Amino acid sequence: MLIGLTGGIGSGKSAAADTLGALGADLVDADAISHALTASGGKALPAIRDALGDQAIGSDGALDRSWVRARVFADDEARQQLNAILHPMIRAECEARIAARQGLYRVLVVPLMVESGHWLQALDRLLVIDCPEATQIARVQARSALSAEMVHAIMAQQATRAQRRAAADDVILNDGSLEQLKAHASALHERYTRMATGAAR
Ligand SMILES: CC(C)(COP(=O)(O)OP(=O)(O)OC[C@H]1O[C@@H](n2cnc3c(N)ncnc32)[C@H](O)[C@@H]1O)[C@@H](O)C(=O)NCCC(=O)NCCS
Ligand SMILES: Nc1ncnc2c1ncn2[C@@H]1O[C@H](COP(=O)(O)OP(=O)(O)OP(=O)(O)O)[C@@H](O)[C@H]1O
Repeated sequence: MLIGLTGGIGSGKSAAADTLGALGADLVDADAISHALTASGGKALPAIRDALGDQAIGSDGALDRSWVRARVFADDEARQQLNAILHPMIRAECEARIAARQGLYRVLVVPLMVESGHWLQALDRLLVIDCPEATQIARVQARSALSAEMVHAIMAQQATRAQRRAAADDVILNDGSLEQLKAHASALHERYTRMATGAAR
């Protein structure tokens, strides 16, 4: 059984996925794959350098995430170029990892799942982590040095809460404490485990 997990920036996808993973779900995380592809020596770096220029690569040989972020969220063409390089590589790696997992159920964490539509047909269920936009902005700012304007610019390139909720089979409204999020995710784990066991019979 394959569960898609998505949500806007800072909504709590990783926190929800970590809970499901700790309880035994097999996780495949597109953001982590994207980071590996753009770490020093990463497979995507030559094409990104060709498209965006030498400044896209920092002195440590990895993607200069801050420079690239500022560039691509201010310039549609640059963002489309970056997406066109990274998204097919991320998808191929996700597919390979999903195929290699043998667990009772797998969870594929993809931030832009509703936006791209790419995975939706392959999923048994879509779980959306939802939270008010002001909370998304506050959480992202609390964990990074991004300006509120930058978080707005990123959110402007993402689906709305309503669009995500309309595509969802399950929704966790993550507007309370981390403990509440974990409790909600644990309840869903029980449900997914029952569904996966039933599907296997
Ligand atoms: C622009 C980059 C360099 C900024 O790096 P940074 O370390 O600040 O962010 P990180 O990669 O951890 O992503 C954080 C969040 O930003 C949002 N986001 C990232 N890229 C995009 C995008 N192209 N469009 C819309 N939202 C995006 C997502 O919510 C994501 O979870 C980086 O996000 C990137 O390479 N993006 C292109 C690949 C991509 O689409 N990744 C997200 C889906 S796997
Ligand atoms: N209910 C909550 N209460 C307090 N803090 C939270 C809650 N949910 C998430 N956080 C915190 O908010 C930040 C964003 O959460 P998380 O990284 O799980 O979101 P994400 O959707 O994976 O973000 P991104 O799209 O940026 O990768 C983290 O620092 C996390 O610990």
